[in-house]
Amino acid sequence: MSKRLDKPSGIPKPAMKPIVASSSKTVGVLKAPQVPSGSGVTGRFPLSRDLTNLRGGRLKRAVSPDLGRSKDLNARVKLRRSRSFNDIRDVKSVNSLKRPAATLPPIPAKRVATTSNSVQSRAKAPPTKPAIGATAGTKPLRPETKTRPPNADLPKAAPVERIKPYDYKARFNALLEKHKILKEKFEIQQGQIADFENVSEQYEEAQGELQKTQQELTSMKIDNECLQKTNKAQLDQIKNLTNDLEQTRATLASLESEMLKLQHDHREMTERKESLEEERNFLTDENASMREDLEACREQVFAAVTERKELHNQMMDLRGNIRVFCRVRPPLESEMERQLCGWQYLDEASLEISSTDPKLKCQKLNFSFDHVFHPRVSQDEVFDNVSPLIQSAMDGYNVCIFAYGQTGSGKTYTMDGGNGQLGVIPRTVNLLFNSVKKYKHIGWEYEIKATFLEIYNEVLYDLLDPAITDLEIRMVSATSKSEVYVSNITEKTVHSIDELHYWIDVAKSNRATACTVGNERSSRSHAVIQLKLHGIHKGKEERCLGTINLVDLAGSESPKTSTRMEETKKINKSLSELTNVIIALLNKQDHVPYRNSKLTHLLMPSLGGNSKTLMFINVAPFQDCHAESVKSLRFAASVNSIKLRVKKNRGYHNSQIADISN
Ligand SMILES: Nc1ncnc2c1ncn2[C@@H]1O[C@H](COP(=O)(O)OP(=O)(O)OP(=O)(O)O)[C@@H](O)[C@H]1O
Repeated sequence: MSKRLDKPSGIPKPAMKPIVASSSKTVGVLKAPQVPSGSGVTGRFPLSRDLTNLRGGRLKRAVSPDLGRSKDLNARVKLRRSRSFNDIRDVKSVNSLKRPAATLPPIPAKRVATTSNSVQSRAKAPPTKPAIGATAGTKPLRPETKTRPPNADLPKAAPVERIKPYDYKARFNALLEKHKILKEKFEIQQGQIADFENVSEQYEEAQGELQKTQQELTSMKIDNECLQKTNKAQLDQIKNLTNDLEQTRATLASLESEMLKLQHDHREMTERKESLEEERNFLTDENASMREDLEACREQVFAAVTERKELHNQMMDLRGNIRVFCRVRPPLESEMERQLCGWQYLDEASLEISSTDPKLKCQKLNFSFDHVFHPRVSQDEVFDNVSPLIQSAMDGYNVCIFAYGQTGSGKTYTMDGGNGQLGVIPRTVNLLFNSVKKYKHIGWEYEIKATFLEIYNEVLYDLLDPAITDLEIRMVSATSKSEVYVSNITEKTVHSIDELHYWIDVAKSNRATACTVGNERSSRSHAVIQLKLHGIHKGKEERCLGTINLVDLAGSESPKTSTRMEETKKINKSLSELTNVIIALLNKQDHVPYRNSKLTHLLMPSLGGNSKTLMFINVAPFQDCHAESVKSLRFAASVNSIKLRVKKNRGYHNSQIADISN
């Protein structure tokens, strides 16, 4: 301290600006710079205390010579020092105040170039920025900031070492330090002012950004409305889609359950199919085996059928090629008054007739036939005895069935039927087609052709077309002695029972009938239905041709009772020729007079040689018919004795074979 310090007149005085920013934009209080550690100044600045201690006498000595010129000057110096001290103290006190909470967004501070690290770090700290919209300058600082005593929050400082008044060097250093601090504060405040100047720009930028943001906000609001509308539509759509989805799910669930059921069924069906396939394979094998057996059986059946045919026809031969059945009809209710003959039915094949007329000599006559049918025998029973002949026709024989008798004796009833009872002809048709069906199972195919002929007064008529009159009986060939056919006759190929019945009805409606003494609807012509049966067995290449002649003869009538003599004569003559032919056959005469009548000529193939003939002798039961009945019975009895062996129609004309093929 021996060396006197220099007057610090050359030290520039730091600018003392108020701590509180006067700018209208500045809000808040800046912190005073901290005293750097190690600067030699500890805690509170001792300078202020030193200045305080300079009051009184010692103050004068401490006054700079420049300042001590006058009292006023001293007083100003004192005041300036005091103010300077107060400033420092204010700075300290202000620095000790807590910074109010920022109400504005921070404004980036300009970097203050300072040499002190502490100041630099403080400058880096974001300055407090006033809130947007707040009126800077007009808005007062927080009341507590103003009313708070300056050193209220300052810690109690430890006593500071006092600088001797004469220690100018120390005082100078303290002032330097003070200057340095103030300088730093000044620089900071300059930076802050620069920052504040930027606030307007930032404000404008913020305004621009605000407008931009508002525009964007408006745009976004519009977009938002659009989006809300779109969203609503999409929500509706989503709702619909959700409903659809629910329905689809329900349908899917239903379909899944159905699918499961179907899968279950499928499995069952598959198992069933496999089972059936096994069964089918088994049955196929079985079938093949059975086919072989069937073929063998067919062979056996064919052989058996052939044998049966042979045996059947041998039996028929034994019974006689011409068989005679006698049938006595019952009296009708309208005929109860008429006197009957005496009838005795001795057995199945014999009867006895006696006259009951007291004027006539009572003579009992016995007749035997192949079968006798008394009046109560039904049509069924009669046909049971006829059907074997139909079987022979199927086997390839010519068959002729006719009814002979007095007018009114029951010929038409026997052949055609009456009173709802079917006769031989319709029953033959039924049996024929049933047999054809059965024969089909063993390989035989049949074709049936039918002709319907009427002989009236020795003239031939086509019962299917009465307008045709040029019918002639002709020989099939010159070599054939018995084969005949009728020229120009209508021949129908029939395929069913109904079809044949239809043509039979047509023929019946065209037949000539008239009233006679014995029958109010008497047949005055001979009606011949001829059925040709063409059989073929393709497997065995066998063929057969059979013929069935079903003849309903005109009734014989006594010329004494006849009202149409010429007609009766013709009828009786043809019947007489029939008996002559049969008697010639019976007597085995060389010449058989077939051609003496149209009837015998037509029936030539079916009466002699290769044929089987069945003759019904119909008789009326009445006494007034006794003579005619006896006549018929005698003729029938004589016919019955004719036994001709017939040969099967094994070979026939080529034209007939051609017919079968067609
Ligand atoms: N067995 C019978 N049972 C019941 N009625 C019968 C029998 N036979 C014939 N008749 C009846 O007697 C009547 C005369 O019979 P049917 O017409 O058959 O005689 P017919 O011999 O054909 O006569 P014609 O030669 O004149 O034609 C008919 O009314 C018929 O119904």
